[in-house]
Amino acid sequence: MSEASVAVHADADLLAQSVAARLVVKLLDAQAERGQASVVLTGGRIAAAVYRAVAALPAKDAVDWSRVDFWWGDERFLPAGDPERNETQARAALLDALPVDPARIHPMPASDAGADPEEAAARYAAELARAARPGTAALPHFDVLMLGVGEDGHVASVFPEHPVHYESRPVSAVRGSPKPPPVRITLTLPTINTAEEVWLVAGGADKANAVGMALAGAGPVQIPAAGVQGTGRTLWLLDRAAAASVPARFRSLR
Ligand SMILES: O=C(O)[C@H](O)[C@@H](O)[C@H](O)[C@H](O)COP(=O)(O)O
Repeated sequence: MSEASVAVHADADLLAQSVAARLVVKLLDAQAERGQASVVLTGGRIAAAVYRAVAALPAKDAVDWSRVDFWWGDERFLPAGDPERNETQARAALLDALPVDPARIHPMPASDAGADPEEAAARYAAELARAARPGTAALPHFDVLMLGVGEDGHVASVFPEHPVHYESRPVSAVRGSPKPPPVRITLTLPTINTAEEVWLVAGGADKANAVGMALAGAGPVQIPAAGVQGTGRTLWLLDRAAAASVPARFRSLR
């Protein structure tokens, strides 16, 4: 488990540009080391800005996108192609513009795929298990997993005080989400925490309280972002407004 580090950017636009550049370099490094790379995507406004920034970055062409696996940390349980799906957003902002291998894109099931949310979560867990390296846990290696942070401290679709905290399976259905839509699918915190690097990306003053509480050591049931730790690195990528309440011990990095 890794100690968190914090990087603060002047504004949300620079934050998105910086995360995009980091992502390209991280994928290049993973491909140099392992011949392939994997990234776990998320949803929300800052994620969309990062995807657009990657698509606009000339250095993205250095990545062999046909050897990148794309997974999702959470999904809104809506019909395929719905503009509110995190998959739809990522395809439109990034994946459609890249020479990806369609077999390496692993969206979470849509609500019209013939399964209820619980069965859809089980199907995604099975897809993860099929990609797991032999002899390891039932999950593939994730080089980098990106998360947005909600104003209430949620990450992926793990919300404060929600029963999803007590789910022992790697992927969970979520009903009664306080953020619309109410039905979702999410990786659980223990699954998220198997990633080598986890990046928590947050911009805007409305995130400052949750970010500050998470870094101050709040409990993960109250502030789910506080329960996130990559195996090699936990990186908080913030703009100045979101960083307003970061505890002093992280401020040397600002
Ligand atoms: O499906 C979703 O909505 C997300 O995966 C969610 O966890 C999101 O990342 C945060 O709510 C931050 O979203 P914003 O960047 O829009 O604030």
